[in-house]
Amino acid sequence: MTDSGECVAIIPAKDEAGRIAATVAAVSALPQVATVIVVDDGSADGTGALALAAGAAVVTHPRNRGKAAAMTTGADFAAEHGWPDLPLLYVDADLEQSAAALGVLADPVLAGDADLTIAVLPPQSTAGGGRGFVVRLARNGIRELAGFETTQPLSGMRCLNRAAYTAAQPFARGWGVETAMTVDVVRAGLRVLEVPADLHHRVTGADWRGQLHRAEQYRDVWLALAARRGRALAARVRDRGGRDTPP
Ligand SMILES: O=c1ccn([C@@H]2O[C@H](COP(=O)(O)OP(=O)(O)O[C@H]3O[C@H](CO)[C@@H](O)[C@H](O)[C@H]3O)[C@@H](O)[C@H]2O)c(=O)[nH]1
Ligand SMILES: O=C(O)[C@H](O)COP(=O)(O)O
Repeated sequence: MTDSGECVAIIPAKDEAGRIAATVAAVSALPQVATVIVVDDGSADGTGALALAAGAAVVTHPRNRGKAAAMTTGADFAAEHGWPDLPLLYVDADLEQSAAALGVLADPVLAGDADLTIAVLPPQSTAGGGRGFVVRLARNGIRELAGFETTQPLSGMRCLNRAAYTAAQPFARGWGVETAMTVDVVRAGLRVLEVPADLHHRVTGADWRGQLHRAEQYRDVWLALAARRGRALAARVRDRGGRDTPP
């Protein structure tokens, strides 16, 4: 760990033994990063030990709890270990050396020009196996609920200050976390910025595992949006009740 930077990097990781060391090394070398926390989300392949050997602080979920829970665990750990106020830089574990490009996400937040930045990735070297169903669901939902246009609504590489983090609490579960975070932060009146970043990750394929993964993503994004539609409706009803109540 180093202590010279200005944000805390949090890497949720499930069975990332092949990639975690390179990702931790690249993130640790970023001048904007004060410390790197890996949340081992119930891995069975030694991910946690490899992250520790690579110099990260490691928190472990004894059982798998999903990406959103790992993100919350990382933020809680940062707050409890001396970094309650620093912006958080969320990083997927599979970026390897390309994580060196993440500084562009931290800079606008550290400069006070954005409350939440979201990485927009270039075309990846391997073609993905999806048809855009999950991406469209998330993009349309964010537009409907927050009036905000996104290029890559599912992108998990994000930097956010503590005001944006608070606005996004509690995180939506599982794979709904990014979509819900964008909606919640925009609706709180905070500034969200998509930033191109030269990142390369493991692309989800077209085999049955990939399609099962997409089905889970679709379910979680749908549930996150449904919960926010419910909240928006309740707020409208409350507002109307307030207006109709005589002084
Ligand atoms: O139960 C899990 C599953 C995954 N991860 C980690 O979460 C990150 C993202 O997982 P990955 O399988 O690489 O996700 P993708 O299929 O690439 O999902 C895309 O879409 C997701 C939202 O659906 C975002 O969270 C991702 O950042 C984005 O890359 C990785 O570090 C994983 O190790 C966990 O911590 N817990
Ligand atoms: O591969 C992807 O980009 C995600 O798994 C989302 O899949 P989609 O193509 O169904 O939106």
